[in-house]
This record gives sequence, C-alpha cells and structure tokens, in this order.
Amino acid sequence: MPDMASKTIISVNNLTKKYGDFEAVKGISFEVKEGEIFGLLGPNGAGKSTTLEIIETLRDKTSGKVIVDGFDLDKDPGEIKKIIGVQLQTSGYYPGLNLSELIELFGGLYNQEVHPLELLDLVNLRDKAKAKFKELSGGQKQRFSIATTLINRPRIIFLDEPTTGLDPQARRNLWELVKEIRAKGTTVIITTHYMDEAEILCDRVAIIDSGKIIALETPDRLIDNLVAGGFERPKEVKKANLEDVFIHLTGHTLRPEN
Ligand SMILES: Nc1ncnc2c1ncn2[C@@H]1O[C@H](COP(=O)(O)OP(=O)(O)OP(=O)(O)O)[C@@H](O)[C@H]1O
Repeated sequence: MPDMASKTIISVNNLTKKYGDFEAVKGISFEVKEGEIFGLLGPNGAGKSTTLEIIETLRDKTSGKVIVDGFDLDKDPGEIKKIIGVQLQTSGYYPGLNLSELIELFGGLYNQEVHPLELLDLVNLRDKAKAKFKELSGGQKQRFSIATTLINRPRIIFLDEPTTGLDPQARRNLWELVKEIRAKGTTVIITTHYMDEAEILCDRVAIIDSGKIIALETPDRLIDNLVAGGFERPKEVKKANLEDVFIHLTGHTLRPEN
C-alpha cells in the first residue's frame, strides 16, 4: 500500500473520446499515485480500454489533459512511452522464436539490454525459455505477456484483463506476481471484470459506466459505504464455496501446466 503522501504519477483531467458521433469517454478525471495498484472497473463498453489506450499513447483523445510522470501527453508522448510498460500483442509474436529469443528481440526494439532468464524467472517461466509462445498454457501466456511489459524497466505497467480465462490457481499466482511487481516500486493499472480480483489487488478502483466515473475509492470504503446505506447480502449459509473446494482439492501452488 503506498503511503498517502506518495506523489501523483498519472493525472487525467476532463478526458473525452468520441468515435464519430458517439462519445465513449465523457469527461473523466482521476489521479493515480506512484506505487499503487489502481483498478479500472466497469461493464463491457464502459470506456476502460479506450481510456487506458489514450494514456498509453496508443489512441488519440478528443479533448482533456493527461500528464504521466510530469510529461504532457500532447507534448511528450515519446517520453511517456519510455516509462510505461504495455502488454505486447500476443498475436504478433514471431512464431519461430522461443521465449528467450522473443525477449531479446523486444529488448532490441526498446534499445534496452535484457537478461531473458532473469525476466523469465520473475514470472516463473525459466523452464520454458526454449519453448515457443504457442506451446504455453493460458496462464503461462499471460505471465509471459506480463514479462513483456517489464522489458523496458517501466515505472508504470498497464494490464488489461490479465486473468481472463485462467483457472483459480493461475489467477492467484498472477495476483502474487502483480503484487511482487508493485513491491518493487512499479505502479500498476489494471482492468478486470472480476470483483474478487479487484478487491484483493487494488488499492483504489475507479468504476466507469457509460464513459463516466461513478465511483472512485478504496474497495474497503466502497463496501463500507454500501453497507452503511443499509445494504445487506442474503445470508450465506455455508462457510465455503465451490472455489474453496476446488483450491482445497487441487492445491494452491502453481503447477507446471499453469
Ligand atoms: N475504434 C472504435 N470505433 C468506434 N467505436 C469504438 C471503437 N473502440 C471502442 N468503441 C466503442 O466505445 C465504447 C467503449 O469501448 P471500450 O473498448 O473502451 O470499452 P471497455 O470498457 O474497455 O469494454 P470491455 O469491458 O468490453 O473491454 C464501446 O461502446 C465501443 O463500442
């Protein structure tokens, strides 16, 4: 958890994005603190990816101001690119290269010296160094994709639905990985449709609906506010759920096929 005094690393002010006549992002403002895990939550089509891609310099905005680590998106997009890590498109991975070679290649693109085995170690994929991307399981692919965000030693990484399609162990393993990355001082911005994930991982979340931020708080406060408003969950009669059973039976630890 970053301390309250930590500095603002991303500041978004009155951001809008129009696709033709359709306004997908309707004047949103928020700040991300250095070292925090910040979640963008919202239903399909709410404008999360659009917002992220604008900050990542991958998509033009219609209006508003975005400052990343002191750099103005309008003036210094190149400087912003240098300090952010984005998940490289998996579909674009050169099919003939193994994981080590891919990291070397991406390092070259970033003009950055890389140590493939060290990076693969970090995401628990050293034993797959000689494997091709297509030979990995879903969880391994996601972990490799996160490794690619770290190649340029970024201050901030962006993770778009990193655990979609993963089994419960692989998801937990990925949560640990994200926490380890943050523990090293990297700011993490994440989108997810899993509320348990957001609750466990995120220091603060912005909930976006139809292009507007409708809540921005720590998960704890959001829950407390709801309860204070009189909300009550239907009584849980059982002390465990099917996911607990699954994890109990199949183990917590990461397995090779993950
Ligand atoms: N290139 C585009 N051209 C036109 N409309 C677009 C384009 N990209 C996104 N949109 C529209 O903008 C809205 C926001 O899309 P966006 O992908 O940002 O949502 P999202 O919150 O990331 O959704 P999801 O959870 O489904 O990934 C949607 O209505 C979408 O159809």
